[in-house]
Amino acid sequence: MFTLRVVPTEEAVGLMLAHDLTRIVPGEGKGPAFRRGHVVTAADISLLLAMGKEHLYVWEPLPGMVHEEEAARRLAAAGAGQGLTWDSPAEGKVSLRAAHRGLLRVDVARLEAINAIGEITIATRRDATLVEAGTVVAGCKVTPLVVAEEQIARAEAMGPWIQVKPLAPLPAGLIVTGSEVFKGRIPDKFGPVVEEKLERFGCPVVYKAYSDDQADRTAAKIREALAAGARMVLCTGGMSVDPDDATPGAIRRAGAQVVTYGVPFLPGSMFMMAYLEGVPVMGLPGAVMYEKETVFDHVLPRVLAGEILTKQDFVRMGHGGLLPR
Ligand SMILES: Nc1nc2c(c(=O)[nH]1)N[C@H]1C(S)=C(S)[C@@H](COP(=O)(O)OP(=O)(O)OC[C@H]3O[C@@H](n4cnc5c(N)ncnc54)[C@H](O)[C@@H]3O)O[C@H]1N2
Ligand code: MOO
Repeated sequence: MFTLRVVPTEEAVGLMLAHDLTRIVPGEGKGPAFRRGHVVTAADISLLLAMGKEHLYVWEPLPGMVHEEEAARRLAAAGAGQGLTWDSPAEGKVSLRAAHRGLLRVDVARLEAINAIGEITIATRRDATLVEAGTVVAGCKVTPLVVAEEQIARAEAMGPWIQVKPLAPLPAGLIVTGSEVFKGRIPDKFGPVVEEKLERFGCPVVYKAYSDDQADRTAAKIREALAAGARMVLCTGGMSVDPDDATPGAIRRAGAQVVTYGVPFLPGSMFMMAYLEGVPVMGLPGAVMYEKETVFDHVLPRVLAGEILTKQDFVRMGHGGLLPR
């Protein structure tokens, strides 16, 4: 599978050392500066020359074959869209990392097509999730020590299959509904939860209002939020089936186009997504106040990544949409 070859050191970048190379510095020490199997990089050349190595024995895969490290590197480089960096190979694997906080998007169909090629294995984090800077989001590997170059070329030809989209904060409008809060019977516990989540994403609240369970009043406040410069409107409560649950009707009455009312996701299934003059308007059910993580935490990063969500996006959330408790 490999052949032994002598190459000038300056031409050895990317090739694999066939044996350990010893460095001796009087008074300092003696030991292997490079190990068998090390793939020579451009940064190694000056040290190799200083060690007196003008020629090297390298192992080279037979024509048409690629070493596991080179294969993993090529898979990572070809697969990475925007917002990614990659590590040096370790144990034959190359990890892709988020270059910044953002929304991870995986082209699942492409990923599956590549993993079906044969000896390529790529594992990723879940599509459409929030990732922090530096998070490992994918690992690329091939199974044998040397793999047919044709398999790698096929994967490369499919193009990028992963990206981390940057998030841009949006000025938000917040409308807290419910007669119990509007009439001062209980303190508002929902508004602060949403404000805290928005703050984490750097979204200023440019409009905040309370409404009772009158759809007309809530609808008017949604329009006021837009007029005040909100580029995302969040309405809390009143999302389920009681006679006083008027928020979905209010969002419609404001003139918004409803993408979905109800999402196959728990908690938060009574969520509504709508757009009014291009501005996302969301109806947040009671669970968003109560539960640590809900559908809202999965929709907000997508909105801030600039995605316009469709019914199909919500339909896809069912698989994996039951959060562990
Ligand atoms: N028979 C059914 N029961 C329930 C359904 C259903 O479809 N059929 N849906 C369930 C789901 S899912 C949720 S979530 C909850 C609540 O949904 P709502 O969005 O309608 O919540 P509300 O009725 O407005 O309030 C519920 C509860 O929370 C208190 N609340 C609401 N807003 C505030 C606030 N700003 N500050 C403090 N407390 C607030 C409110 O007083 C109620 O006690 O319904 C399930 N049930
Ligand atoms: O809409 Mo409820 O739990 O499914 O939040």
